[in-house]
Amino acid sequence: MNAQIQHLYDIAKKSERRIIGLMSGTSLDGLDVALCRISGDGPATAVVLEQFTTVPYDDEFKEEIRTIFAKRTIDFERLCVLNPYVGRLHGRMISDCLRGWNIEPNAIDLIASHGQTVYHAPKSQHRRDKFPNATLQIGDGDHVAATTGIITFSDFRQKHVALGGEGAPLAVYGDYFMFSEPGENRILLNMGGIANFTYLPADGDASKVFTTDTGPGNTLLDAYARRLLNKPYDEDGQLAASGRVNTALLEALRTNPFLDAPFPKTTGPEVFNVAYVTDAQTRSQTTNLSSADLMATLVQFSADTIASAIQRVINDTETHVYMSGGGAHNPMLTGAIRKLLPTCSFGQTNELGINGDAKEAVLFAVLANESLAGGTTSFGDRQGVPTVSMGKVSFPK
Ligand SMILES: Nc1ncnc2c1ncn2[C@@H]1O[C@H](COP(=O)(O)OP(=O)(O)OP(=O)(O)O)[C@@H](O)[C@H]1O
Ligand SMILES: CC(=O)N[C@H]1[C@@H]2OC[C@@H](O2)[C@@H](O)[C@@H]1O[C@H](C)C(=O)O
Repeated sequence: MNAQIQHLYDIAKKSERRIIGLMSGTSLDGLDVALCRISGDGPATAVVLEQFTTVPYDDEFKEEIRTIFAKRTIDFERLCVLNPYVGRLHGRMISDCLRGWNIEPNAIDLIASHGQTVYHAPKSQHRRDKFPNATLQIGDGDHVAATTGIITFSDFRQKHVALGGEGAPLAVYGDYFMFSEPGENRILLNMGGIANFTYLPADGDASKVFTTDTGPGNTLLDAYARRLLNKPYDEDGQLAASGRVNTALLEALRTNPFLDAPFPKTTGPEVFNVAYVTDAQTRSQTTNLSSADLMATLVQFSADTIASAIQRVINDTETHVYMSGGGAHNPMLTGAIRKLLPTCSFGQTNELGINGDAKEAVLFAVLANESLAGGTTSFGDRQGVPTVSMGKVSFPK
């Protein structure tokens, strides 16, 4: 037997594994690195988050990615060279983290690498009958494994697509395994560039567990913070707080087939971007809105789409919403959502033992753990939640 297969087999038999989960999201702020100690599998999964950090991307790298990110037309050579480059960069970032934490690479069992989404095209968006749902993440796992010397699972979304899903949201698996609580209806709401949520019913029935994207989280806010403030984001919603919501623009922003489509559904900055806002401004004759009013309206747009999607699922039943992702730090956004969901109580995933900024990176560690040591939990035949083992294996040599 190949010694590396034997090594993987030995890891699979362990009662506890140390897995580094990685997430690099649509906000392009940096690489989230979560070192997890995981035991069990499925609903018996137990996670201790030993270390967490976000390694920031420098401006040059962000600009490189932006030249190909969520764009229909790109320089193909740049995509080709960025694929290994991102893998090596992420590998080096992990090695630096391990040095900083004083942990030897051989003390880590696995890396679970999401990579960088560069294009997301579910069928509802590309509308080409003969093609399936599609999504593309770069940062090849072989390069992560070779750079770190650690076995790496990567490219998790393709299996989800192969079994009929849209490749996202995958959060449902980790949310159900880690955060289901008998007796409490829960919504796990993550507000990154794009917002999504998982519904966990009080009776713990996996076949009722539900997940969907809702539309923009911070992606439009960040795009306009870069344009209007020359900053990566509107810190604590300060600019938005000084403006007033423009109802004509809000109405125009709400007019989009994605927002009316049934659940589950997914989207990305391919749809919700500056061109989307510019078009809505033209249609609503609000092109000369002040920066503050524009930002206030965009915050309300995110809040409205998030709250109305949650309302469609919970239907005014008492529900506890646990927020995570960068948007949970924006008081304008969270305040607007709270107002729109009067039957909900609100908290942060931190209260459930997992730092909300780390949640998505932890998710990929849980998915790798499941592929190696679990993979048996059935979610029934609900669309969007196939029962799967996800990720491809890369050995260091
Ligand atoms: N103090 C703050 N005030 C306002 N916004 C904030 C604050 N802190 C973080 N954010 C927002 O959170 C964003 C980062 O969020 P996060 O890291 O969850 O996104 P992501 O993981 O890249 O996205 P996705 O989940 O869509 O892939 C920032 O770009 C910013 O918009
Ligand atoms: C294609 C893709 O990368 N989608 C991301 C993105 O960021 C948030 C939202 O859109 C979500 O659907 C997904 O990520 C999380 C981790 C998920 O799959 O649950």
